[in-house]
Amino acid sequence: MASKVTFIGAGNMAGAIIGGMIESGFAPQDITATAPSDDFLAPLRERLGIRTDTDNDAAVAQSDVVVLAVKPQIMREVCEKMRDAVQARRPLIVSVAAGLPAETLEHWLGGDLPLVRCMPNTPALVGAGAAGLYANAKVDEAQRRLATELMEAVGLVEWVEEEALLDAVTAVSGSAPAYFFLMFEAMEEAGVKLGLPADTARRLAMQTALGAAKMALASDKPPAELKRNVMSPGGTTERAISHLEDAGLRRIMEEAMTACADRAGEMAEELGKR
Ligand SMILES: NC(=O)c1ccc[n+]([C@@H]2O[C@H](COP(=O)([O-])OP(=O)(O)OC[C@H]3O[C@@H](n4cnc5c(N)ncnc54)[C@H](O)[C@@H]3O)[C@@H](O)[C@H]2O)c1
Ligand code: PRO
Repeated sequence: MASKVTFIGAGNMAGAIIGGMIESGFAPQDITATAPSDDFLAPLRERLGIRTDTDNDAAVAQSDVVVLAVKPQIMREVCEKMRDAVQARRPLIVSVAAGLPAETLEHWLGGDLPLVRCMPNTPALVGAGAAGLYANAKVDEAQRRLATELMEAVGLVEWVEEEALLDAVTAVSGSAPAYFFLMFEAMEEAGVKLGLPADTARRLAMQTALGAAKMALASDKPPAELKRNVMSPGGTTERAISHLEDAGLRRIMEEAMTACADRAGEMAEELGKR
């Protein structure tokens, strides 16, 4: 029998993962999403044909996997309220919340539970997500495979053996779609200043990012070599790349990603107190 998966929280991230799961063949009737109000749930139910519930305990009571997908700020309250239902059912718990440590989540849910912490990203919505996963010691091989299957339905899965590395995953992929969206904004604005219509600049920039990523993934050459292949000596790309290097793009990325990972650590301190 197929595993029954419940998403506690039906927002951006849950919607992205559920959309991808259905796209990749998961049966909608095996998926449940919860939220406090049906106003949130009705569009998902109508669009995707999944089950929905405004009662977390009732949904947990029928689940093999419970995905925690509410904001980290309300996670404690949500977990503590459904503790009895979770302990009665003992499903695999998968948390997608940034920052919150596995041990803390497990404690809020009553303890002694198999728990996978996952840091996904929103391109899961189009089947092109990237997620880092960490399992606590109570997760068995079958549950590891199940968590892999769930997240592979929406993209790439990389397991990390140390939980602290999920903060690095947050910096490299969890938050990173926003870095590229910022880049698209900047490229569009610069393209317009150079005379292109905004939508032309936007489409060209996005298609180029897609092409560059596809090409790099398909190639056995490192990005540095692919970059060199675009740079004719004394040409246009060399001038642009020199400018980016001189302006400190590498340092800026390192600082931004360190700030991102540090924030994940701070959130664990602020919100993860047991
Ligand atoms: N958005 C991202 O890019 C991203 C990426 C990786 C991880 N995450 C993590 O995913 C989680 C959800 O983020 P999001 O962006 O989807 O937030 P969101 O605000 O879009 O969704 C949260 C959902 O939780 C629901 N909710 C609130 N109280 C609830 C309750 N008591 N019971 C059930 N549901 C309840 C809300 O109705 C909403 O549907 C966060 O923990 C975040 O750290 C988000
Ligand atoms: N979005 C969430 C945040 O900004 C977690 C990673 C991506 O906190």
